[in-house]
Amino acid sequence: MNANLRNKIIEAVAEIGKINVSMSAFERDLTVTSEAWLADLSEQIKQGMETLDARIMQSDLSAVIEVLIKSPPSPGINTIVGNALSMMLEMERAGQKKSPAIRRLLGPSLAQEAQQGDIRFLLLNPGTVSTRIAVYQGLEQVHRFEIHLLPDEDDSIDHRIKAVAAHLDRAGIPLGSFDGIACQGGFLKPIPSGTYRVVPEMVRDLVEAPLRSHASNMGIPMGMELARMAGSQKDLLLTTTDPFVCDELDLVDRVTGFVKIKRNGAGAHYLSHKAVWRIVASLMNQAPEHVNAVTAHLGGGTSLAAHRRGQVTMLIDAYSGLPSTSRSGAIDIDRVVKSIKSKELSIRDLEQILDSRGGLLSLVGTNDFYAMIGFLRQGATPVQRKKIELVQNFMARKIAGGMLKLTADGADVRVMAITGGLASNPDMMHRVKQNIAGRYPVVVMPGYFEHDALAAGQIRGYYAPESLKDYETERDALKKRRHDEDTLIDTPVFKREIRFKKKGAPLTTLDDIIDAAYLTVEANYAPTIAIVGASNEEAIQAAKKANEEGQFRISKFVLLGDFQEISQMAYEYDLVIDNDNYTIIDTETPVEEAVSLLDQGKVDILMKGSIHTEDLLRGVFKYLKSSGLLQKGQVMSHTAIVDIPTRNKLLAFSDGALNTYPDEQKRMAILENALKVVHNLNIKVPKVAVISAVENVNRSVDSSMEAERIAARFADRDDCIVEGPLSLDVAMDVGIAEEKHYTGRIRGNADVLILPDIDSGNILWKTLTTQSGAALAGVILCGDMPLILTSRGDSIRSKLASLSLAVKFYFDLKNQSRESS
Ligand SMILES: Nc1ncnc2c1ncn2[C@@H]1O[C@H](COP(=O)(O)OP(=O)(O)O)[C@@H](O)[C@H]1O
Ligand SMILES: CCCC(=O)OP(=O)(O)O
Repeated sequence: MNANLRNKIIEAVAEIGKINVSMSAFERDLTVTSEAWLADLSEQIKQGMETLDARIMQSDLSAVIEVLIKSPPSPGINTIVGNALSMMLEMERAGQKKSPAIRRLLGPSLAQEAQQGDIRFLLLNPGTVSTRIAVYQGLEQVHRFEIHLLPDEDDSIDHRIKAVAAHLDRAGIPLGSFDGIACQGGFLKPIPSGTYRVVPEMVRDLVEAPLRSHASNMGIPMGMELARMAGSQKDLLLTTTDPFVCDELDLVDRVTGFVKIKRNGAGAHYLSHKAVWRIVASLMNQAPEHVNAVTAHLGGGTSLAAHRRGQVTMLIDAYSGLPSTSRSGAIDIDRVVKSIKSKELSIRDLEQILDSRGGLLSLVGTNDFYAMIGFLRQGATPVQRKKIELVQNFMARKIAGGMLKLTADGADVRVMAITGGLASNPDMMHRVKQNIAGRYPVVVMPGYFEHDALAAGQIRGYYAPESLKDYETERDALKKRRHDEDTLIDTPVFKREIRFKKKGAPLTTLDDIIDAAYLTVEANYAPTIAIVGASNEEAIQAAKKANEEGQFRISKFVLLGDFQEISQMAYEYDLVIDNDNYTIIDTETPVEEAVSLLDQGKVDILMKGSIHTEDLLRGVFKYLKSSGLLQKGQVMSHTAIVDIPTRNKLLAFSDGALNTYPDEQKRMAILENALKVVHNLNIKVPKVAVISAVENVNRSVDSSMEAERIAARFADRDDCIVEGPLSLDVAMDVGIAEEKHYTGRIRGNADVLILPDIDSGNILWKTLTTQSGAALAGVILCGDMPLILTSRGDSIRSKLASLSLAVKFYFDLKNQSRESS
């Protein structure tokens, strides 16, 4: 490097170093002095405003803020700005001027108009155990009351309306004296933020299909009814502002790591977030739209919002976000899945933990933060103190972490603000601020601004009705926008996701079977399946899925039966008869036609459609017999493969569909068929449990004796482990097998269950699919030939998996016989 240039750089770096050292010394001094000044101010506020020249102090604070927010941000400056803004707000709230927050929300000219005018309105805010009401005259709250429900009182909208009407009557406030009602909005359909005129469509959305159940859903119906009760005297203006369902998220924040789950903005305390952001911007003397901010609402529920260019573009919602007083917030999902699988948790437990039994309640046994602090001061043992300390640090770190996460878009965030009940606790706020470490100014705004915001919305609507938004228009426009975004998120990039498994690795889910069939078809050719009696909606749906838009092909299809009926059904299900992927053959004798096509090699596999199972099996049986394809001792049987959510591998069982009360000989043939199917799933030495009611041979239980004999007949085989008798729990549950001291090799880990008869097989089938969320694929083996049979109750995924199972089986057998010849 040129020596001159190098020296210049060294000199410049030394200068910067000097500036940094003097800046940080200056900043340290400034921070210490300003903290002393703010502490002094705070003390004076506590002692009463009369000892303080509020006007002078406020203008000093404003001047400090104005200079510092223009300075290059640094931890010291950020700390001072945050503290000074908090102090300014505290002074205003303690000052003589009425309703400072409403004034800031309305802006000076509208606030003045309202102060001089005579608007009088009611505010309604229904909560879980009470209805909070307030009466405003101009800007001022002239009456407020919380109407509590008694513990055994019925909680209905009607009841609450009567209670409000009775209270107003007692207080001598006639309904007819109001110009309007400001209602808490509740879980309407998603809409952009703003103040809306209340319309009947809102009641429909709240009552017919609310996004969530929440006490606030009663606000609008209550307001409408109270307005109707007052209606004979005058028309009231009904408004709602920034309900929990405002949705302004940017597209990036809508995406999750799983394509089917998309986020939206619903589920946060928007009334609070928007109000706090506007108030802070106004304290900074800036237009809110120019102030990028992060706000935290820390009340009973907790939510965090990122404000960018006037919209909440990123969000941590109240349900799957941070831990709060009684909600767990997001928990590591793999731990949750493990807990569900190990039965430590049920889905219902999880719902409760997410909604009402998690968070502080789960960690310390109360959802009252205040009570926890009280207990810390008196009553807690040293170890309990340590635990409470830990929980406080945990909550503080989560809150700060969440707030910092909402700066991850790289925007120029000017300020952070914290509000809600928890913001009233200085120690907690100190902990949160320590974690934020001066990266941003943090304004603490204890208590709630929701009523101020609802009131400001009503006042604005009254004096500037053109500012009121139309619910249906905004709702429908947002729905359309979200739909277009969803289409983008859903756009396929690779034609279909294929998870390549190592060759020969066991298939452990139904999706593995579908993928394996696809790969087999790619490596060979698309086989042709004949649907016998194709005017059948299950079969048509499965056929459509197996050749989805020509993107993911498992098979071609020949549809046998009445042309008219099949084409009608194909039309209904958008199945295009292109005479390549799908061809119709018009026939009155579909079974004979199918068998003939099979014989001529024009189709490869048969699938049952609308004809009776016995008719198809009879025809196939006759054909296989006459063509020598069914050897002596071979039987037709059904093998089901189930994907059970709580298991980490597939389970096969037989026969729950075809053989009613098979004798011992037949059951051994059934077992052989099941073995063929599971070997085809790359399970090299499957563990086969011959099921009975007991795991020991019992002379009064026939199936136990038969199971012992069957197991003995397979004892020498090295391609399977067959044991019997086994009860279902010993075959399926490792813990129970241990508990019952079962000494065999299966011990709760069976791959195949051979059931005594069709009743037990079918009961197992229906129990698994209806009660455990299991999905099932099935195949009938006729000798070595697979036959597809799906049932009406099967899901589309099940149908596709059944079809895939048969196709994979077909090719594997074909390739095996080619290799051996
Ligand atoms: N001054 C305070 N100090 C500590 N905790 C408080 C204080 N005020 C409220 N809290 C706590 O904040 C949490 C939220 O309470 P609250 O604001 O009443 O809930 P909600 O949002 O349901 O109205 C509660 O756990 C409460 O104990
Ligand atoms: C979307 C917020 C719903 C909620 O958390 O309400 P609370 O704070 O009233 O529990």
